[in-house]
Amino acid sequence: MRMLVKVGGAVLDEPDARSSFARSVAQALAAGHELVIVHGGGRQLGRMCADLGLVERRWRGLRVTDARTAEVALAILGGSVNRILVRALEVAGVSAAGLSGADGALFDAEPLHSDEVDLGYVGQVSAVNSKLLEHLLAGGFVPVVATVGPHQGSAGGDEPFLNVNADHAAGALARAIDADVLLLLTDVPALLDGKGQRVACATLDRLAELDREGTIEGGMIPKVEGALAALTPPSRTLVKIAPWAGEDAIRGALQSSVGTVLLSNSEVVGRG
Ligand SMILES: Nc1ncnc2c1ncn2[C@@H]1O[C@H](COP(=O)(O)OP(=O)(O)O)[C@@H](O)[C@H]1O
Ligand SMILES: CC(=O)N[C@@H](CCC(=O)OP(=O)(O)O)C(=O)O
Repeated sequence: MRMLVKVGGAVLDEPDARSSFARSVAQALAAGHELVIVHGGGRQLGRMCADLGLVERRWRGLRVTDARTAEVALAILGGSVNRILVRALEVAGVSAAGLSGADGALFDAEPLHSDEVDLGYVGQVSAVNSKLLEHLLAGGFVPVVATVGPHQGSAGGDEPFLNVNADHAAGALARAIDADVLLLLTDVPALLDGKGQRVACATLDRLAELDREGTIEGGMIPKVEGALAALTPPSRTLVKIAPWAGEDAIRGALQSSVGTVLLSNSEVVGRG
């Protein structure tokens, strides 16, 4: 099975959790799955920005990114967070290769606009070229993707890289590589409804309903938006929002009893 696994910065910030994640990847490979990893790093980026005196501002879960923050995002997400994760994977016996949007022209980004705030250098994936990913997968490497991407409109290549939310990028990449499963590992047991109960399974309609009710907030917003990008028909990808659960995270998430399964309506009709 071809799987895209997105892991957030909070998990990667703890050395023990990072090693457990790396072992869960090794376990999934041993079970015969093909994996692409997309990582976040919001916590690490936030820490560095605070050290530099840059004030954090969020809009619907997205970091408002000025030019200086975009520079720091490139260094932290594309640099330290990515390399440290690749190293942890290698230690766990996984051959891994770190990439940003620029590597092999993996993805271009375009500025994401909001009517309410100027998001600055926040991007969304505008084009994917999966050639290098496919080469790496065929060669037995796990691609590890940092979600900083070249600005599509930058003719001379000298505009700052755009800061793409990792959940958004995971959705776009899952679609581009036609993943069987998009796994969004996070720090909550699942998508929760207005009463704090786990939503075991949701269709696009149910997601729209939860959104209208204002149940989806903060960091869950880009996750659901990333899921929608992967699910919008025609798509055969199954999306699962599942809890970070140590070494068993990936195996556990593939079992239907944890997390939230998200399906496009047509799939539900197909299964009915
Ligand atoms: N309806 C919801 N269900 C679950 N979590 C939600 C919901 N609405 C908002 N959240 C928040 O979203 C957070 C997950 O987003 P985030 O912390 O950015 O995750 P990650 O670091 O894995 O990308 C949860 O910790 C929770 O506080
Ligand atoms: C635009 C935007 O919000 N970018 C994110 C990119 C990192 C990320 O998504 O990290 P987590 O998955 O750990 O939250 C940020 O700057 O925090």
